[in-house]
Amino acid sequence: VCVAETLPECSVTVLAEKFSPDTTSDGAAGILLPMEFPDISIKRQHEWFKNTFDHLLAIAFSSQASEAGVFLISGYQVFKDLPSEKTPFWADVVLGFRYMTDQELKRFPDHKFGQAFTTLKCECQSYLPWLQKRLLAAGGQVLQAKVSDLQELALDFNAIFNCSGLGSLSLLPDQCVYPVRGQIMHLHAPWLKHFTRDGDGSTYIYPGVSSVTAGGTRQQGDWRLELDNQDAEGILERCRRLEPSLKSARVTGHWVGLRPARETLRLERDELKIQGRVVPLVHNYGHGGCGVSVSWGTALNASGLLHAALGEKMLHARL
Ligand SMILES: Cc1cc2nc3c(=O)[nH]c(=O)nc-3n(C[C@H](O)[C@H](O)[C@H](O)COP(=O)(O)OP(=O)(O)OC[C@H]3O[C@@H](n4cnc5c(N)ncnc54)[C@H](O)[C@@H]3O)c2cc1C
Ligand SMILES: O=C([O-])CC(=O)C(=O)O
Repeated sequence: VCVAETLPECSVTVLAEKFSPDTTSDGAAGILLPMEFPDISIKRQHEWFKNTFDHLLAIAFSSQASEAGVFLISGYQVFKDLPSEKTPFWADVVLGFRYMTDQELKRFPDHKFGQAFTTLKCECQSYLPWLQKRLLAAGGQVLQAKVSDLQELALDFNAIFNCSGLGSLSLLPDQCVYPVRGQIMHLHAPWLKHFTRDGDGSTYIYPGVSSVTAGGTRQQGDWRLELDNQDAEGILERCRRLEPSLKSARVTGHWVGLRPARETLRLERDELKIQGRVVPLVHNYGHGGCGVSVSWGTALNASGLLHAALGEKMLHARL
């Protein structure tokens, strides 16, 4: 969508083995909260998050908000131990960031420190079909297929974006890519409006449009997509400790997804050479546990890289 809208001279085909509702993104809690990637400047990560937040905030404030599944949500992130940085790099992007007061912290006896802020929730089961409509409206098309050879693909296209997430492990192949298994459950608890997240990333409660997402697990290198009952019990127990009112919440579903993790996110220009042609290839994968949070920002960055590559190509053609 980003390419189709920002580089209208390009005709865009989205080629994927799986589409919504069968992707990892579909099951994500969809909270906008970035993690920190090593070896990437904070300035660049701040820009990715800010561009995503501002883009989605405009959607949340528009008449499209309900169909797109994007809305504001306020809540707490609480810490058992003082974090190394009490004010994270994204504090000025979310709305109304502040430290929790002693009065607010009182209900979390295991926690010493907390942050209160308003962020966005982007429910991908609504957002992805809405994005697909936006793509078609911008003249793009979608095609269901598994790509096994980028070189072969380059025969049919003038430029390629590789956004294959965990698929890059076999497609490139990139051995730095690995799964981080995440299990969550959906609860019926319509009285909850505020989110709560443990700063260690182990436990979170995110109220949504039709259910509350309760998580989670972060199992590195674990490829199991089956539900693990022990994990489910652990999630419920930890969430109830944070939010005792969940004792009376009904469990309405479970979901397991594999975060496409990497030592660090890969967003860079590459190229393929085929039959005397140079085909720009832009990698944009390895978003781990924050692919929704930096989705639009990384897409804008990737589109910019393609724009630069096409500009250089035109210059060469003229010389
Ligand atoms: C439990 C859980 C909770 C999460 N919560 C959040 C959250 O609250 N906020 C947040 O920001 N992030 C969250 N995430 C992380 C987020 O889901 C991921 O970062 C994001 O989904 C990654 O998006 P992606 O497009 O890179 O990968 P995917 O959604 O996995 O999409 C990859 C696409 O590439 C296609 N593909 C791969 N290989 C090939 C191939 N060879 N040929 C053709 N197509 C191919 C796939 O079919 C798919 O369409 C969560 C993840 C989990 C598991
Ligand atoms: O950690 C969170 O708050 C939600 C999330 O992004 C994940 O589970 O990957």
